Amino acid sequence: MSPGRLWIMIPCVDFKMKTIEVDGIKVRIQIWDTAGQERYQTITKQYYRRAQGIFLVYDISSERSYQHIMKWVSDVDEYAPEGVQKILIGNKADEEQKRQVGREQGQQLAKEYGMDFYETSACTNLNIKESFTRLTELVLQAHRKELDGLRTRASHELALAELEEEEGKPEGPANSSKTCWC
Ligand SMILES: Nc1nc2c(ncn2[C@@H]2O[C@H](COP(=O)(O)OP(=O)(O)OP(=O)(O)O)[C@@H](O)[C@H]2O)c(=O)[nH]1
Repeated sequence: MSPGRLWIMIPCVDFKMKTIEVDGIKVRIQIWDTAGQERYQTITKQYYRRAQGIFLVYDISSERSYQHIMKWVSDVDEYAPEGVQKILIGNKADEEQKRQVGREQGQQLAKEYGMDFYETSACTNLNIKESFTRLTELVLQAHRKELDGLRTRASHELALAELEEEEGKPEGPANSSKTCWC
């Protein structure tokens, strides 16, 4: 632990940062993995507020976790900002022999809520990169206007800085008749 820093450990929230490339743009994303248990709800709901994209994850080997998705969706609608992007995930796709939720059930639920859907596996890496890239794309699309505004402002500021640098340069002998070294 580095001195001078206060670390607050929150047992029900895991945090990671990752950089991924979408359409040639490097995007640094913050990932907050909140616990599913009921007893942590008061804390975990606080994290919905600043989310731009949310994965709603169930376990394909647990019908119960699939049934829970409806509750997650209503919580997200209540606590997350308007326009938050959502993707439905059926995880543990490697556990085919234990499957309790059909792929079509996942697709159907995602369709009802207007979400994209992926079956993933954290064990085999199935669709992990794809689903993260897709959610990032959706968030970027939703924030396109802001992003375009930022880009325009940045290029204006760059042009201005170049102009100021140009104007601030001491005039060389070639472009000044006042300079005399003799
Ligand atoms: N076979 C398989 N096991 C997985 C997969 N993803 C997670 N697990 C296992 O499932 C268990 C629970 O994983 P967690 O990541 O703690 O699940 P969680 O949903 O974050 O759990 P909570 O934080 O309690 O909500 C662990 O033993 C993992 O190793 C997967 O894709 N396939």
